[in-house]
Amino acid sequence: MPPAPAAAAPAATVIAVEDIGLTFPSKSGEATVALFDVSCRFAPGKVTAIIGPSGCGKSTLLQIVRGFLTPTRGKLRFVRLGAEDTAGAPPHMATVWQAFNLFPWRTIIDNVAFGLEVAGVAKAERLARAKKALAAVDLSGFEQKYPRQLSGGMRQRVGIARALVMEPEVLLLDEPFGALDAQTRLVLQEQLATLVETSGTTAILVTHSIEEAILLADTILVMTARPGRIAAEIVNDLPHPRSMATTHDPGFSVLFDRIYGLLRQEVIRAMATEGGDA
Ligand SMILES: Nc1ncnc2c1ncn2[C@@H]1O[C@H](COP(=O)(O)OP(=O)(O)OP(=O)(O)O)[C@@H](O)[C@H]1O
Repeated sequence: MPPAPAAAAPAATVIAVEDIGLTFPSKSGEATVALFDVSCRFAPGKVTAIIGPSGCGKSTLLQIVRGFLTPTRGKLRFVRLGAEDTAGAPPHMATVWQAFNLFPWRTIIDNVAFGLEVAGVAKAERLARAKKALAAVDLSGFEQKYPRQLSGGMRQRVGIARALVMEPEVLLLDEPFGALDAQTRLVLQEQLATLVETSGTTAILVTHSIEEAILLADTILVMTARPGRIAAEIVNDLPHPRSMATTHDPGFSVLFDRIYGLLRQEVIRAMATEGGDA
């Protein structure tokens, strides 16, 4: 993929998650403690991956950061970096979901331009920006097609373009490639690695894939089984640009083994809990 259309303005907001807990109430049966005492920081201009067993609260954490869920305890703070760090407003965010969620009746360019339309951007400008965003994900020439005419991988690239067109300071990616076949996923992981590297956007990626986390992230947060806590924060210093060739770097295996070691015990714990619930 060529570089992102318009590199986001230098992101300078740290997202600080402080002792956050979230319990989902239940009318019948037990409430679900999804997150417990979670503290972490998402650094500007960096990619942070969140990895953990199924049901450990990864998406819940992402939705708290996005402002869609309110924690039952703890605080979410946005710290503007400057001469003196100050509390700031939430940065501008956009999300790429696992489900493509495209409007089937709209052309690809109109799907990408939708958010700009809602924001009241004039037609000529929104179409120009959508065209650029589509070029950034290698989909020039597909502007007038409809979602049904595109493969799954292409539709997910439309999903990424739809987020990029908003020029977010922070890009949230919730299992963006979870619904794709293994080969398409590999190619898109590599392309997304290039895209985030060249755009300098802050990104938070929820994933089940250790490989994807290492390929894309500067920091990897490994979560425990539910109730989710941060088991480890791992700094990934592998050189950029990263591609599938990075998987042959000896440092890759070291990181992979460390993350897998942490995850394995948590996945076993999660499976035992699920078994107990059944
Ligand atoms: N709206 C809700 N109401 C009640 N419980 C919920 C709700 N949303 C999530 N949960 C529960 O909270 C826990 C954490 O869910 P969450 O989706 O954040 O986990 P996850 O780590 O993203 O899972 P997965 O990897 O399977 O997508 C799970 O036990 C889930 O069933």
